Amino acid sequence: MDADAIAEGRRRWQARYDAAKKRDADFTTLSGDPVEPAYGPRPGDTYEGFERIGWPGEYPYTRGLYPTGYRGRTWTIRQFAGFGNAEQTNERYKMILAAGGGGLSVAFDMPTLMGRDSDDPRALGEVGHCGVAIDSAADMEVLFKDIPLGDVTTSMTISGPAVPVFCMYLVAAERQGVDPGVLNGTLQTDIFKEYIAQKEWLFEPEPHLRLIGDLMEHCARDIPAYKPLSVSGYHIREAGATAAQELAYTLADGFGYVELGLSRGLDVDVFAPGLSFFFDAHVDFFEEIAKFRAARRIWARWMREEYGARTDKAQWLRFHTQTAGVSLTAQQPYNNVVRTAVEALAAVLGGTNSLHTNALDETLALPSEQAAEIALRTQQVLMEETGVANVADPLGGSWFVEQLTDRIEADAEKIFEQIKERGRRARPDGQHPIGPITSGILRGIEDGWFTGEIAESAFQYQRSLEKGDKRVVGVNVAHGSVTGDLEILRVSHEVEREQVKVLAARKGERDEARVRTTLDAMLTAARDRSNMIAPMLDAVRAEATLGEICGVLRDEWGVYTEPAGF
Ligand SMILES: CC(C)(COP(=O)(O)OP(=O)(O)OC[C@H]1O[C@@H](n2cnc3c(N)ncnc32)[C@H](O)[C@@H]1OP(=O)(O)O)[C@@H](O)C(=O)NCCC(=O)NCCSC(=O)CCC(=O)O
Repeated sequence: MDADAIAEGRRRWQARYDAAKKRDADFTTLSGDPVEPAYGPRPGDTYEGFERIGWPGEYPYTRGLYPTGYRGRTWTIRQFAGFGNAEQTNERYKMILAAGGGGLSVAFDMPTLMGRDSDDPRALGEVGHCGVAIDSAADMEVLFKDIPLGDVTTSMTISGPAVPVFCMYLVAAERQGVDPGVLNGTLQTDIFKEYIAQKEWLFEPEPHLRLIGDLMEHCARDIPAYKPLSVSGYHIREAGATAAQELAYTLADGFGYVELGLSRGLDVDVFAPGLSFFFDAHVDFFEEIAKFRAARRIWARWMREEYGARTDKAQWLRFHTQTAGVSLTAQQPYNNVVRTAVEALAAVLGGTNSLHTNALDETLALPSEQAAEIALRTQQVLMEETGVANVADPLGGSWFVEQLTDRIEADAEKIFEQIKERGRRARPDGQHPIGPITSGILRGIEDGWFTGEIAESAFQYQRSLEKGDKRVVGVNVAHGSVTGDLEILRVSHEVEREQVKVLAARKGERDEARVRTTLDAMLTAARDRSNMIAPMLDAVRAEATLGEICGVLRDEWGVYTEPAGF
């Protein structure tokens, strides 16, 4: 790009920056020197390919979504939390909000994630262990007791039974007297990544995608600020994928949901802002920053060129980041604070919109209150002390970071081509029921291609670790330590007994006939292929449990079985 065009871009960005609202904060260095809100080539310099980098807040958004960067608003500190019963987790949420957490993020226990009630024999020993146990709308009410749902953005990490859990959240809002239409938050919902990596699926892909289509339709129409999908690379990466695989599989999944919305006749400019993303911040600092920058650029281009999105918001890739759980070590666990800080810094320099920092003890158990506080304070140290929120995309123009960004983007494009090719093989007639990328994803799930690719990357990494080419402090280098054992959080089995008792009491109090009628109406909607949200909401209002709702659908749709791969 020639110097005049660069200068013109700078003027355009500066005008937008000047017009935008900024935080009331000090934007100078620690020594008191002023810094610009964003930097670019020096006046008079040319820069080949600058249109791919650009200015913050401009297409293709490589440098962030806003002309102000974090001067307009800092990222959301959103700590993922949940354990025991709804009452205990409600206490932890109040602690997080009082300590400066900017939003909530619900972690559910394994039975809930699998759509089972706490009294299901398969739930034995798991209730309240890796998150909070939620059986019905009454639990959801307790979970958010004294937390006004209309004022706090809430993320719920659940995919298999996302839709019934979402209905419980809506009913909890109704019972607080909050109009569900004003709710703002995020539901994970991403079922592709369950088949690809995390493996907490319930049904076959086809009916499940239909249910997700119902949710997208409902939110686009009735809850405009709510984001019904958080397309997740985190679990793909944690399963062993490389940075480029994480990026490409996740964005491809995102394209799949865009195709789903379009196949339902929805307007891309209306529903696309409801798609958000969730990435891992691993420990390779620069590679991660490049990944985040490439993610925004690829998404914007595909949304504009492939899917016809016209508005900024429909082209924006907004994402939450969690630091890498797999990078934490049980050995010398205090070192995990350092790893997490470096990973969090990469997420911030990559322009994350929302961030969870892991606690130092998370490789051993759910975080203790003390470890959870250090994790949250880590974000505050970055935000308040280091000056990183003063300048948008401070690494833009770095030869290394720009070239890494280009390389990861090129690698991702190659993977998209492989996915498309699978779609062409799956549908040689060119008839794609949802869309070409979706056909490729479904074929890749069916024939175990994604899991095989991820397993191969995990294997390569493990080999290099065992050969000592890759090093991890306290694991294969620097073993000596004076650190003793940590006090870890243990969830008592009493929680399970208590939860089962409470569930039995609630079942005893409800109107059984109403439960049956509403569940039957939901089943009829499933058979008629009509939108299932309204009848599911009615069942939830009648206190039908998660296990009952998912049970009806399991009986109707069948459960998914993974193809065996060797
Ligand atoms: C979009 C995100 C990513 C973030 O939403 P947030 O509300 O926090 O932030 P946001 O949308 O970026 O910002 C809030 C509002 O401020 C505006 N805003 C932001 N920055 C601005 C700026 N500089 N200038 C002007 N406006 C700005 C935004 O446009 C938005 O307004 P408008 O709304 O008006 O536009 C959302 O989807 C989210 O919260 N995701 C979290 C997902 C999560 O927690 N997942 C946990 C998974 S945990 C998991 O899976 C566990 C893994 C494991 O351990 O097993």
